[in-house]
Amino acid sequence: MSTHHEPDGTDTLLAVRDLRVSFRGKGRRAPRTEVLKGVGLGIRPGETLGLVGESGSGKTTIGRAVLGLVPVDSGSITFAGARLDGMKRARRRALGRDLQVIFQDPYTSLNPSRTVGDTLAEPLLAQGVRAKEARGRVGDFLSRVRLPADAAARLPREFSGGQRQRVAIARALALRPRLVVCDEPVSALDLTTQAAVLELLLELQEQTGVAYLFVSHDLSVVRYMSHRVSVIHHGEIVETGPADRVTSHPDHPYTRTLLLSAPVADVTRQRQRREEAAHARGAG
Ligand SMILES: Nc1ncnc2c1ncn2[C@@H]1O[C@H](COP(=O)(O)OP(=O)(O)OP(=O)(O)O)[C@@H](O)[C@H]1O
Repeated sequence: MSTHHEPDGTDTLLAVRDLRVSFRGKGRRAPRTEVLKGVGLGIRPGETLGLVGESGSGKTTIGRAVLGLVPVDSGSITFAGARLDGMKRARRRALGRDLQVIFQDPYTSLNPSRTVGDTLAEPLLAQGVRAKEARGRVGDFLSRVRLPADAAARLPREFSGGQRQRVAIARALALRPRLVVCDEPVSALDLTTQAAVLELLLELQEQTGVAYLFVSHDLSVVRYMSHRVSVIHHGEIVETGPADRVTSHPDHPYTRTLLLSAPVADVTRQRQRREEAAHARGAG
């Protein structure tokens, strides 16, 4: 299987083609701004596609468009062979079990007045799972995301940010989805907690074969998590390829800039990078 081309045909789980999205500016006469300018990407079953780009480049908008949360101007979004764009709400809800999301902020993504157990059981009950079985499955999810069994009886405010994100992950994976949009899932967490949550996502992918659209501004996180990486710049995908290649030998000048501006833990390496960046600017 070649990883150098966009997935196409039967082994594609998600195919986004020539996607255009624009937003109206503030004020009645304000012109519309095109935020996605013909974006294309594809994800195979079980694969992680990393989507990286600087703030405001349109990463979140792609995820939101896939989830049906923003209207699209043109282009197509096909998931498991069905066109999602323009799909009626009820049909989309039926598909919802196959397509889930983990947001950046674990403090706002959980209902503060519901126990963790209720939050996790809700999608199961909505799918017709019986209460007793739902309780059993909630206990199973909690142990898989390494939360104690008594977590079910507690409210979100009784947990740390990292623990809340584990709850959000358990909720997203409860219905055994085929694709999870992970929108900056670890950006709000400290470094140690980030590493543990990333490991958990990888482990769950190995166990379940779920695919991820992994959105992040952090190149090192994206490299670690992804099979392939797409780089977005001002609403356009400028480069897509295997994660190792794109993050070590990028083709596009913008990816090289992104790479040189990414902070690294090693200060010597960081200084070297800064010098390389200055040199590149001087040469360009
Ligand atoms: N609902 C909206 N209404 C108007 N403008 C929007 C809306 N959502 C996003 N935008 C604009 O679209 C552009 C892309 O935003 P988006 O959130 O997709 O970027 P991003 O790459 O995810 O950035 P960040 O890393 O900062 O989250 C930004 O200029 C943003 O202001």
